[in-house]
Amino acid sequence: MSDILIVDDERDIRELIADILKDEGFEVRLAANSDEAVNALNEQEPALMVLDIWLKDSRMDGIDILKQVKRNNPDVPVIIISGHGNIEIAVAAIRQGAYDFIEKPFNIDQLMVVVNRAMETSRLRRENSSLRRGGDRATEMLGQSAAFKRLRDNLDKVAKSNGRVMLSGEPGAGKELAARYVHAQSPRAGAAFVTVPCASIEPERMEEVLFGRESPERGIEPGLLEQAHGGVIYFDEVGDMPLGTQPKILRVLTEQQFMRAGGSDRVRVDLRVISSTNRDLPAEIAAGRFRQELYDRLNVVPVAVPSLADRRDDIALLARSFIEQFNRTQGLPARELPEETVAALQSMRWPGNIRQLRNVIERVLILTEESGPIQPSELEPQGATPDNSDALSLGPQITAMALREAREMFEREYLLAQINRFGGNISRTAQFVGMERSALHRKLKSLGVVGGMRNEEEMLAGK
Ligand SMILES: Nc1ncnc2c1ncn2[C@@H]1O[C@H](COP(=O)(O)OP(=O)(O)OP(=O)(O)O)[C@@H](O)[C@H]1O
Repeated sequence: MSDILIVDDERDIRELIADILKDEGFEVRLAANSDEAVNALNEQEPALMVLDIWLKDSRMDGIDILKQVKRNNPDVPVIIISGHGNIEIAVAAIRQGAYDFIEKPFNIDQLMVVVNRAMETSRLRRENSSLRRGGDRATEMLGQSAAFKRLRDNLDKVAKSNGRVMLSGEPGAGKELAARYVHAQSPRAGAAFVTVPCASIEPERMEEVLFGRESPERGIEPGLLEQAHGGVIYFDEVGDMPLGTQPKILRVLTEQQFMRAGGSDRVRVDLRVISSTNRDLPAEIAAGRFRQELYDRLNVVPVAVPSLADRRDDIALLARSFIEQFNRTQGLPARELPEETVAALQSMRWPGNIRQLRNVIERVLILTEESGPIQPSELEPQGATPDNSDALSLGPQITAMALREAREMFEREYLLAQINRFGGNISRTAQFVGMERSALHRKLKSLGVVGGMRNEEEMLAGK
């Protein structure tokens, strides 16, 4: 679901675009005519399609393919390539639902600006439409421990009101699930629940993503706030909201209305706002990275989501439910979880909390060929570390290396260990290791780790 389908009858252009996109780390598939394009679409829905409007020797032209995509794969953005001077056709394609167009000849930068924007739109559409369809099938919030019961009681009380909630807690502790629980128990349950992944939207795109835009060519493109009308908007990791966007959000909260980018009419929205953070927001305010007024507005009802370390009594229940889920949804073996393995799980450190527990269970079920009860020894190589083993073991070869080589090896091992610890979530990893997300990305690329991390967006989205 993360690749780009390129449809062009001219081999040189097809391959040129493919090379550029591959250099940027995307996976691509190629089609030379409409039949190949339709087959490729049926085989697997791409994240994005780049489509030449003129296709020689094809049953359908670009516009027909575009119409078919809009009918059968409405979440796939389509970028049209048009010949020089064919602006009318390109505009007609946009009216038919194309995402954008580029005119031949184009340069790499022009192509990449459009592709990156379209990929982000695709990711957000998928996230939110899968939620609308209930694609992730609302996971039940499980637990019996005292800490969990306190949380659920708090959420039950909050659900009855319309108050703004700020959920705080460690990564993977279940903040989003708690927000969905509040939505599902509230009078807004029948309306949308829309997530704004504040950490993974490029800051310069944030306002367009939230407020939408309008233009004569493309008409109205509603943003996430508008999509959440009547329901709940969930600001995931609100501490990552760009400083410049914060006063605008504040204004929406006060006035319950806003304007789309490029628009002149005011759009009224009725929203319930739930936010989450794993940062210490008062400290962020003190450091000038978060606005006090916005914090005061969002933090009307603060609810702390306990970490897994504070609810170790729930580990057995959660782990058994994950085994049952993986068996039902992926056909993985329904192995038993004996008490000694539960004890081993309870003695581990869980910095990635419930998400990490879920990942460990999945890996055990995928990797092992055993079919009997899960043994404690099977847990060890799976990422979660016993409480006392913080040290990295780089082995004796390090003494044979030059400093630069050794440093690179350390950086690679260290970053891989941290990424693993945060369940593959790049934004959280970046935050913990004290790097900007984009700098971490560049670092991973320079260390040659990027191949394994290609699906960052998916990981972020599919958490
Ligand atoms: N009480 C629970 N019962 C069952 N599954 C849970 C529970 N809490 C969390 N999970 C599962 O753990 C995973 C992480 O949960 P969630 O995404 O809600 O955490 P989060 O705190 O929002 O994470 P992040 O800080 O990374 O955004 C999800 O797969 C979720 O379904």
